[in-house]
Amino acid sequence: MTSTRPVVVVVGPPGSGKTTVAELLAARLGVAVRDTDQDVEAAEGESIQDIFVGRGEPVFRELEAAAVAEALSTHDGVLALGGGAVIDERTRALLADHTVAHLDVSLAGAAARVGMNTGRPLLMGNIRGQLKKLMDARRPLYQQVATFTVDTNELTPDQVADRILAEMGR
Ligand SMILES: Nc1ncnc2c1ncn2[C@@H]1O[C@H](COP(=O)(O)OP(=O)(O)O)[C@@H](O)[C@H]1O
Ligand SMILES: O=C(O)C1=C[C@@H](OP(=O)(O)O)[C@@H](O)[C@H](O)C1
Ligand SMILES: [Mg+2]
Repeated sequence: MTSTRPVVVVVGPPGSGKTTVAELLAARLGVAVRDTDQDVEAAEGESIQDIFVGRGEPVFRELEAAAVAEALSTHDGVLALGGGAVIDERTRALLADHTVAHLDVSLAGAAARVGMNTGRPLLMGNIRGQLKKLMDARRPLYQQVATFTVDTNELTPDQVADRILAEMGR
């Protein structure tokens, strides 16, 4: 029996370009794109910001883990995860069975890309300090689930998509 699965799953820290690159990749491949952050917002009818503030991070993580599990088993295009999805052990176990592109970025690069965008509740206040903490804690987790890693620091989003396609042999 064959099951539906994403062509590729994109992981990495906030600002690594997952959402942007997943859209470009999907357009190139002529497949649909999905982003679990958007799935959670649509399912809850609430922004991620409001979920974090109103219900707290643990609730968001449960909603996120459910959205990831659902998308991994039903989506057959390109799938972008939120930066913290890999924290969940169940999600990491599911990813072992998939083609996973890890987008790497330096702390300075991620901080510059994220800018003052307040849509990411974990980065409110001290953006660079929070990003460093997240990136240090999660680096081994991204590496653990990655099929391959692309260093995005010197690349445009289009070039990142090119690299991913090359890694996939497409
Ligand atoms: N390779 C890149 N070079 C420069 N800017 C980028 C790159 N990838 C993404 N960006 C920009 O960085 C910001 C964050 O990108 P986004 O796709 O939302 O990242 P993520 O989903 O990983 O948090 C956006 O403004 C996007 O246009
Ligand atoms: O790193 C994180 O914990 C988060 C990253 C965000 O997604 P992006 O990585 O797409 O910004 C979003 O899921 C939420 O704000 C939490
Ligand atoms: Mg994103």
